Amino acid sequence: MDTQIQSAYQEELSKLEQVNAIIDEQLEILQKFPRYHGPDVTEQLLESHREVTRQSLAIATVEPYFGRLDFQESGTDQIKPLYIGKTGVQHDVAGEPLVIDWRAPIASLFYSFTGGDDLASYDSPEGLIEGLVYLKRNMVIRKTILQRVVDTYNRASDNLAVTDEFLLYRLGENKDNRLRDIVSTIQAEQDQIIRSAKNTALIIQGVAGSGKTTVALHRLAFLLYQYRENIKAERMIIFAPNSMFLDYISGVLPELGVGNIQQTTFADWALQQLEHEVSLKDSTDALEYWFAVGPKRPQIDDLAPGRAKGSIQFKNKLHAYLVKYEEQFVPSGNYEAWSGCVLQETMIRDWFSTEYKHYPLMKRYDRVVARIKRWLEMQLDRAPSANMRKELKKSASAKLRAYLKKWPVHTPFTLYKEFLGDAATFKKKQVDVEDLAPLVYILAYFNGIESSDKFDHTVIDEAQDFSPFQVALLGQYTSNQSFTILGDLSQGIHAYQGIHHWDEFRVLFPEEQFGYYELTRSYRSTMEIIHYANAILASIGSSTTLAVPVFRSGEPVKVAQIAAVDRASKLLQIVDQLRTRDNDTIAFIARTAKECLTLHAELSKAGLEVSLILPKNKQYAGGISILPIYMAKGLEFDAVILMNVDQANYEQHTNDAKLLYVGCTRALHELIVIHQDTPSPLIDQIPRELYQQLS
Ligand SMILES: Nc1ncnc2c1ncn2[C@@H]1O[C@H](COP(=O)(O)OP(=O)(O)OP(=O)(O)O)[C@@H](O)[C@H]1O
Repeated sequence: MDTQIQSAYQEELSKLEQVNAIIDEQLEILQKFPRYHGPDVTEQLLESHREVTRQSLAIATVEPYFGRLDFQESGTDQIKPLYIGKTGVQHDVAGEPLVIDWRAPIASLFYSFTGGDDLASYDSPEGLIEGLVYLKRNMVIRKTILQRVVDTYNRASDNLAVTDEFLLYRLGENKDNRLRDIVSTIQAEQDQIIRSAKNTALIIQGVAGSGKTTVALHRLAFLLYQYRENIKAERMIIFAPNSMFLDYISGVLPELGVGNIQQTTFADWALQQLEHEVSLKDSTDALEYWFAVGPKRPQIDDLAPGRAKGSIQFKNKLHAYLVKYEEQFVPSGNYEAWSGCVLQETMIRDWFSTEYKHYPLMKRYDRVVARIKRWLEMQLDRAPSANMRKELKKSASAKLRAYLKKWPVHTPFTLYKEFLGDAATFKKKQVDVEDLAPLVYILAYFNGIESSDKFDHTVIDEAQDFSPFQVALLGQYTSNQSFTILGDLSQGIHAYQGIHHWDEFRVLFPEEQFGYYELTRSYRSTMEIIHYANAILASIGSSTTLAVPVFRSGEPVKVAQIAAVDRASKLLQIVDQLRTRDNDTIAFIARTAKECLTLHAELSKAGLEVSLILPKNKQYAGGISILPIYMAKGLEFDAVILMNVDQANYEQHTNDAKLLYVGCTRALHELIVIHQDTPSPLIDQIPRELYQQLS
């Protein structure tokens, strides 16, 4: 260790001891403080404040901070060392913050500063603050032990360039079965997104591994910090493609000290709104249908049900139908309670269309019926005798029942069926996923959406697979267009339902409340893997921006032909080699679920402990997995073995290229591509220098 590094390490070591001692002391005092459960509101508030501090300190005891920035604000002569951590810690005595929360305005300097002599600045509530950065230091602290100190900028030294050394160190680490927070290495382009104002709909187009999911989760943590008076975690929601993906990302928010955010899939959310009036057809069948190969390959165009029913044209058609339905809602004819006692249709219509106009349809209906009943009571009160009243009431009630029967009675499902007419082919109220947005739309039209039911912020992950109708619907359920919508068109493998261009969503939002960002740097995979994956996209003349890898080099991509006979033993050898190079999570990715089942049987028989991941799975356990490519989206593994990359499986076809691209970019450190017979043309044309052929 050279002396400069050594003295930096010593300096930080003693600082850490100091900070740890203060945190321990504060936590001990708070832990001893009796919990308040009584009725006094002020005491309750104080207790909830203490609880928040307790939780923050508990996070800080493990890793109090990860960075230090020495900053001299212009106009002052003091260079202040600022320590930045996952949560802020106040110094009880000095009144100065001991550790600054990474979300605080001043902490943004740590992320936005990219070196150089010039003044740095950040936005504070008081306006723009400028000054000079003297030192930017990254630290790794694990369980209160200082493990690593890396200076990425030091004004006093000759080398003024900020290097990626610390980032590369982080990226080179192995992954377990959970996505992690990135607070210590958020990059400037990611930070800009994370700190975007609340009331904007952000669309983030990011190449595979650019940190979209991670950034969206950090944005939630930022919004909760920045707008803590106005928004609540319980009223924020994340939509993700499947339950297993939700399980995979479930660690990040607690690591950031954020709990209680709703996390769901669009289908689960919609079914819950509909109070399970309908159920969903088994998605396994649909997925196998859309991802079938050979003669069973489906025709995918704008007439595919997902595209058609997900379009804004379809929504407009449904809307027009609902408007008409509402116009014709009041039945023709008067209500005659008894001979000569008539409530005119015009009066009923007037109540419905004018007086209760501001209510949603079903509430108007309820109000009008209540009004008719009140009218009837008033008429009955005029009856000359109690007996007469009783008589009249009997017949009036029967007539009222008959009259009310003339009013339409529909649930969202029954009306939707009528709307579709002959095109409705539902068995046992089982619907496809593309029917859910129209059904919830009808429900919202019927009942309206209470403002208390609206989300403060909505995140849509893998949004390229959402339809414009789904996003427009969620727009109705989200206050102030506060959205983070993220995805990658190059990974749009569900072409039968997803979008082809972000403009399909853009038009749904007012221009002034809309923001579009592109992330092109890929942090997940090594350069070798990214170059190989990019070559697949290039072969189909993809117009999307290709991923730029960070400069992290690893093993070459390997391609091997393995015949069906003796396949298991060869694959076992590959797994062994991968393990000797410290790859912990390894995935076999195949094209269809059927292939996965066969492979699982073969490998299990050969003694390999391997878990099969199919659409119904809710958890991802790590270790060695086998999964179809469409389930692999959003996940990552230390090493990926792409199976059966044969001509028959992956043709020279945009959708197949996207599938392969998704498969390749799941790998962090190593990628092995296997074919049985003739290789897919998509990999066959890749320049030889981009991979190594295994014999
Ligand atoms: N600034 C960063 N510092 C360290 N690691 C990062 C950074 N940004 C992203 N990563 C890592 O890169 C990987 C990919 O991140 P993430 O899954 O969020 O990307 P994504 O864009 O959603 O990917 P995909 O579209 O392929 O699903 C993760 O392992 C994440 O921790």
